[in-house]
Amino acid sequence: MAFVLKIDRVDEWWTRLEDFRVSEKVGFLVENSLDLLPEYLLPWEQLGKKAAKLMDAGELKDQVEKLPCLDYTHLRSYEEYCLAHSLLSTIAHCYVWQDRDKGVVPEVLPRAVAVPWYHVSQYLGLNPVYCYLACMLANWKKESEDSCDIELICGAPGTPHTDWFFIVSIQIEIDFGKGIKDIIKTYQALTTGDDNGLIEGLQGIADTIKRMQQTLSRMHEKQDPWPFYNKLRPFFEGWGAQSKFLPEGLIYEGVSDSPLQYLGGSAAQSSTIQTFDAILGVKHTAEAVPYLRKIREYMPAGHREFLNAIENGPSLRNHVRLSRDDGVRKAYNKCIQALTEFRSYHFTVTVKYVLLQSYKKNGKSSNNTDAQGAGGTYLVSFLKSTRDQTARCILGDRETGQMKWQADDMDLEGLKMKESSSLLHPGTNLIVKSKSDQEIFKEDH
Ligand code: HEM
Repeated sequence: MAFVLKIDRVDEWWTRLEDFRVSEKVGFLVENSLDLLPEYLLPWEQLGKKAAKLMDAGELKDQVEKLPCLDYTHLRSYEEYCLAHSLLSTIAHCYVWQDRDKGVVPEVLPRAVAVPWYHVSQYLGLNPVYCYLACMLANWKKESEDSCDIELICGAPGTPHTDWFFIVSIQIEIDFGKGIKDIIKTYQALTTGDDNGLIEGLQGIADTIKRMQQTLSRMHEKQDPWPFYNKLRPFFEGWGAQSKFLPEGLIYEGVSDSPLQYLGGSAAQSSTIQTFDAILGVKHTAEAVPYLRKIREYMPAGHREFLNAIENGPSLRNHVRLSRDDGVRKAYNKCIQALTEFRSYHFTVTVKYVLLQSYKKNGKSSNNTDAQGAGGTYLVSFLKSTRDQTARCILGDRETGQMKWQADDMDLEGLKMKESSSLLHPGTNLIVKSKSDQEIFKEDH
């Protein structure tokens, strides 16, 4: 049984959010996430919750070998499927990567994990691999609705030194959720021709993106780059052509006799930023689009359909272009500015947590695949291109045709991004200014 959308008409998608599994309170997060499975499936729950610690102690593989083959149809609700996905994904990745440092990586995933993981993933419309739903969307709980403390259900390797990455990412999803009402307001106003409502909605969207960036900046408070890069990132890795250890893929025993290939987990699989792209009509380059499309296969089916529905619904950008109201254009441009700035800031975070760590560990070698990003993207050129394509969406003045940033946003100075941020190592200027990673590496040698 797979997750089936109840929706047949998507013209007014903003009136049907729950059909897409989008919550008006917490956005793409699983609203009533669970941390308990039905008693019959207790072995998954017990092993999943301690898998990271067992992996660190080198004891997880033995436990997996002893795991009974359980029937996934005992799962009763969407929320239980999400929790099961999170637990089985954690168990599977800990199993595959436990002895990676010794160069020992299994080519076959045992049936007791492979079969239910595959079916649970099918139900959710996901690939059976550790993805953003497993680590973030379904992996959180709060004491109460008002509580600020986010707890993780399933810790990952490096816990507690890597937990902050999850907490910040989940908080960014919560920030997005708080802005859902403005997205609804924007589209209601768009379809009723209410320009004042449209300006208010767009202002709310811009504020949401700024709030998300503010939260992203908190990554530096408690997330040390070393455990992020050396413990978490290897654990996120998938299998297939981009993999050093499993280039052929992984055999899922009881599912397929030939190896299956999947990308690893990445916060790029968050639907939040692609939602803003779809709403604002941001178009990416021919080089970036295949990856951005591909990672939709790693989003739950409802969220993927949600992005399709926005893209096939009324065009906000066309409406703004034709609008005679300068306030509408200004409000739209503020959203573009905020999204450009988010991407610009995210880029500096990536330099600190990935590129510089990679250089420390491997040197600036041209074979440095770590600098490619989790999905094998050429990290620098890719992230620069998504940012630059966003910046290009600024709409010019109707009268003069001139493009300009809003004067009241003093933190954004023209198209100059904060590339000189103190987060950047002096040597990274070269990286930032270059056209592609490969060119940088060639120049360096
Ligand atoms: C330590 C924190 C982070 C690091 C080191 C990081 C790193 C990266 C890297 C290397 C990529 C390239 C593509 C890939 O590897 O999949 C990427 C893409 C991306 N990341 Fe992050 N990321 C971080 C946090 C986040 C968070 C919290 C979000 C939440 C929204 C996010 C959203 C994205 C998006 C949407 C992309 C796709 C590119 C785009 O649309 O501009 N990242 N990130």
